[in-house]
Amino acid sequence: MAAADWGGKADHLAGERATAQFDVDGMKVAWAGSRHAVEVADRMACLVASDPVFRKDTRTMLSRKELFKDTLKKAAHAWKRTVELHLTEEEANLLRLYIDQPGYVDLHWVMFVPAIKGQGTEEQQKKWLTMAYKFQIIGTYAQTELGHGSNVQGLETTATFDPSTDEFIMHSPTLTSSKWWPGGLGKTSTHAVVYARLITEGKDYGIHGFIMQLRSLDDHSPLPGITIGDIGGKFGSGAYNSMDNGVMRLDHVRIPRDQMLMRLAQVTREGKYVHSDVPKQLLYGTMVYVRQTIVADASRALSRAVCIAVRYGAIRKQFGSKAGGPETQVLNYKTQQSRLFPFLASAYAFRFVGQWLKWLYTDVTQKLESKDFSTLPEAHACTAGLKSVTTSATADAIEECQKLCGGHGYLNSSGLPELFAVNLPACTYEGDNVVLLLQVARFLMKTVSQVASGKQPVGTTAYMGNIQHLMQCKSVVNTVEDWLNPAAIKEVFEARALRMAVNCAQNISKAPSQEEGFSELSPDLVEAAVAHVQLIIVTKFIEKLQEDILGHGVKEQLQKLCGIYALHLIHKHLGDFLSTGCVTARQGSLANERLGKLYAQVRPNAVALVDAFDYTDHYLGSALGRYDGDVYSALYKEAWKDPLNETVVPDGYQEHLRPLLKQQLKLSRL
Ligand SMILES: CC/C=C\C/C=C\C/C=C\C/C=C/C(=O)SCCNC(=O)CCNC(=O)[C@H](O)C(C)(C)COP(=O)(O)OP(=O)(O)OC[C@H]1O[C@@H](n2cnc3c(N)ncnc32)[C@H](O)[C@@H]1OP(=O)(O)O
Ligand SMILES: Cc1cc2nc3c(=O)[nH]c(=O)nc-3n(C[C@H](O)[C@H](O)[C@H](O)COP(=O)(O)OP(=O)(O)OC[C@H]3O[C@@H](n4cnc5c(N)ncnc54)[C@H](O)[C@@H]3O)c2cc1C
Repeated sequence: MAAADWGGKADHLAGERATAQFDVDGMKVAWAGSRHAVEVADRMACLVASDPVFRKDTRTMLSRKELFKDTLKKAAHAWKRTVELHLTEEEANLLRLYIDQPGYVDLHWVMFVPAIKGQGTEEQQKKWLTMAYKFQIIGTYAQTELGHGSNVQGLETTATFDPSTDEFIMHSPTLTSSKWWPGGLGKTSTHAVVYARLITEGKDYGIHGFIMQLRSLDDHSPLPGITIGDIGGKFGSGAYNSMDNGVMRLDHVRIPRDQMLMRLAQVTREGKYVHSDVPKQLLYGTMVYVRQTIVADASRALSRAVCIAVRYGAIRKQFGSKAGGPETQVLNYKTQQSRLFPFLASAYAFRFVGQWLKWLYTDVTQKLESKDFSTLPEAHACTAGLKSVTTSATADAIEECQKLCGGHGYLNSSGLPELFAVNLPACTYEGDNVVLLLQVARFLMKTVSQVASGKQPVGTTAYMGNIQHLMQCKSVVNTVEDWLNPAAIKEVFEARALRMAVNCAQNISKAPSQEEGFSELSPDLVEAAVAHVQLIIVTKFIEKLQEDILGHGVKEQLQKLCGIYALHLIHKHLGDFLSTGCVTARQGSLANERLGKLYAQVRPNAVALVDAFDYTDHYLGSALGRYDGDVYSALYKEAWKDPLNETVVPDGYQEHLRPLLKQQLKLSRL
């Protein structure tokens, strides 16, 4: 599909594509998940790429106001096309994704609608979702406040029930209780699910969700008692500045009682608080849902950066042979490969674990519907942990890809600065990554203590049940080739994760209290959580390889990438593996040697492996990552689009530059 977008011009990367040892089309299917997924993604990507309204090549040059208006235009046009073309939900989601411009619609579909679905009664869903699905109302998710984000139980906004009028009074009692950050709140949303402390009969029942109308549906002005605005410019040009993240203060705003989301708990007409027989953590269900989708976002963002860096690395040449021969493609430098190929492998690893997590989430949701809540803690730990590890790795990798592209990677036209700026906050939103890893650690400590009392763990912690073996085993690896064995790889990851968790548990037990121990050991706990999550990713990659994978050479390439993913982690975290006695220094060296061989094997396939992501030039948005590799023409062309180049002599010359030059000239003549 990218070839269609490319229109048959010279392919500067043809030589690279000719060396591929696998069927790229088959790899596209493995990446996308199915033939159907490839086809629908292609159609939607091309629809966006061919529509002039969705152009984004000058986005980083727009002022905030222009960018915001452009986002409104794109969102309205996308909705028009969705209706005109009768797009399915799957198609409409992909259309939004390929438009590639964060905006209020993201919050509407990804958080507002799911919050009502998860926490609203059937009646509430019928009323509000009917309007939301038709865009008669636009919603956001207003949880975070100026004073508290991570600590949800510390939120200060109040919802006080007034039985005399059968209403809740929504109020921001302090400056720090101002809602702060919700996307789309600043200028667009007409409604929000607002999280507030429920107070009835004089008692504070903690945080609950309420549907509030914020703006008039006639003229969009804020309703009485509501002060609302945008929180200001954010990191980078273009990027997340298309989103109107907002601030809101409420001054005793009244809403009907039936606008409290009442699936998990209710307030009766008389003001009695009644809690359903479901765990109170279901209030956090929307966050679990979104964290799961963020893992897929991370793999996509990472794969875009890698695609740009690999294609550019194959075009960019520096230095030649001593005899004055042709210059070397920078991708051939071993240092480039050792920095870049682990990201290529990680993109695939995150993609597959994201597909698995989607399955897990669906499975847990079905269980919840039949009142089986047993898998909720694991779903929370998996979504929190994977969201954290994949977004942190992705943000770091995008930054490194900029460096891998040298100076040109620093240009907006490389696409990398904006990609970085848009994806960096994923380390913070939907839960700060360290805070989320501490949640995983808490889950692990509980599991270790259950294992100690003889309970058999299940799911992603099942390996902990093999404690006798994993606490004392020694890796069987004796040669470089032994590191090709998935069982050997899995064993060392399991042993490392378990030993780190058990070490933490033992050290916590020596502290005066569990709480003090947890706090004191929190840096170690975070590392133990990372080890557990990396084990999940490695395991899911290995399991993927056991599936039927069609296409010549596809499985073989994935085996190499799986090896790179696992072995680069052993190399990077060798301290963990050595200190827990899972591998010896010699085995660590063998892993590194194996890694070098795998990089060499991947090199001829590198461009084809990023082609398999199937991104249009429009979506990639990069002069360096173009499908045809015509990098220098593209950079040259992009430069002239800059507003500074609208005039040959710059604005300000007469006012500032000319007097300065003249003055200096005069002085030099004295
Ligand atoms: C480019 C864009 C494209 C697409 C759009 C994608 C996304 C949209 C982009 C941005 C939107 C961003 C939106 C937001 O950021 S919304 C705000 C999100 N806020 C957070 O995530 C806050 C993070 N904090 C928390 O989640 C919790 O409060 C925290 C877990 C940290 C607090 O835990 P704590 O233990 O202190 O408190 P309790 O609340 O008492 O928990 C006790 C108990 O409950 C368990 N628990 C916690 N969370 C969950 C959960 N989600 N599910 C299930 N169980 C949960 C916790 O482990 C404890 O269990 P136990 O140990 O058994 O007692
Ligand atoms: C781009 C963007 C979009 C957002 N969109 C929304 C939205 O639509 N709706 C919404 O409600 N919110 C939104 N948010 C808010 C977001 O959810 C919060 O910023 C996030 O949950 C982190 O909370 P915080 O900002 O309070 O960070 P803090 O909790 O103040 O974190 C500050 C530092 O303290 C550390 N820390 C905090 N607690 C602990 C602890 N217990 N142990 C160790 N370290 C700790 C953190 O690791 C971090 O380094 C958005 C944020 C961003 C950046």
